[in-house]
Amino acid sequence: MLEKLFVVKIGGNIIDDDAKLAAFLISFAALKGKKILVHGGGKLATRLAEEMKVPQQMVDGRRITDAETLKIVTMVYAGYINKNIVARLQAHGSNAIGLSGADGNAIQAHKRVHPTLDYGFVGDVDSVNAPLLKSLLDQDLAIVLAPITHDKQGLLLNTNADTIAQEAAKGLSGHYDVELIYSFEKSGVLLDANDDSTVIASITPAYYQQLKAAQKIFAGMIPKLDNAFAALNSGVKKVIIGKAEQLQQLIAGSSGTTIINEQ
Ligand SMILES: Nc1ncnc2c1ncn2[C@@H]1O[C@H](COP(=O)(O)OP(=O)(O)O)[C@@H](O)[C@H]1O
Ligand SMILES: CC(=O)N[C@@H](CCC(=O)OP(=O)(O)O)C(=O)O
Repeated sequence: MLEKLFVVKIGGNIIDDDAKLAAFLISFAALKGKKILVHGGGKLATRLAEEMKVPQQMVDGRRITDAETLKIVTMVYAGYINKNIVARLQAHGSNAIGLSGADGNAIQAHKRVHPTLDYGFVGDVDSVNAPLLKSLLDQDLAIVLAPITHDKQGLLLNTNADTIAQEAAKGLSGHYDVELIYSFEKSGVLLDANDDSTVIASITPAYYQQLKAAQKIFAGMIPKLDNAFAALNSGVKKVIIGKAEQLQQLIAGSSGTTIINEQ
């Protein structure tokens, strides 16, 4: 039996709310065992870019990343947000190390090729350096991953943070029993996205398609669920979506939505 690894993604609305972020980081620091925290910070990047008069455009939950935007997202994700999270985990007694995909060649990617749309400097992941990540986890370091990757030719690339979490979970699934947790501001995947009391306990691919067709699942929840199913189909043992403030309950299985890959 393999050792357990928790890969936890924290949503952009939590990063943007200091009280919620503080509460989340206390419970993440208290989590026993091997752990990786993946963050984005899209909201802060958008605000900063707008202040700098760099117009922003999102397509299907992905940021069109021109050269100026790449500088901003690198500074925000791999700089301020990553280091702020690491420092706060240190304050809670959790020895953490923050990495972008370029550090230690942690996550290699290539610039997205699309037939009709130029996404700019957006990266699709090619490989995760599992031996490097495992060696850090073996030293009882908690790893904090920023969603900036590189192409090993000197180019930094912007990659969606839900995808980074999926790829890291998948990449380490040969070494650990991986549990992937997508935590955000809502209680799980909801039947009514505006009503936190309508949590769906579990979702199969067929139910997902049905809810998507009925437009009960939309926007950022679509790529999140696509990533969740992709993880389960690639060796990740368990995927849960739920509220960041309820990390313990999500792990205990008493809260959130469980993603199931059989029909
Ligand atoms: N059925 C649903 N249940 C919960 N959230 C949903 C649902 N459908 C769409 N959403 C939207 O998806 C968003 C989460 O996606 P996203 O913003 O990409 O996540 P994150 O905060 O992790 O980056 C929620 O804030 C919500 O507005
Ligand atoms: C290519 C791409 O879209 N990258 C994302 C990375 C950050 C992210 O995913 O942040 P959240 O989890 O807070 O949404 C972006 O720049 O918005």
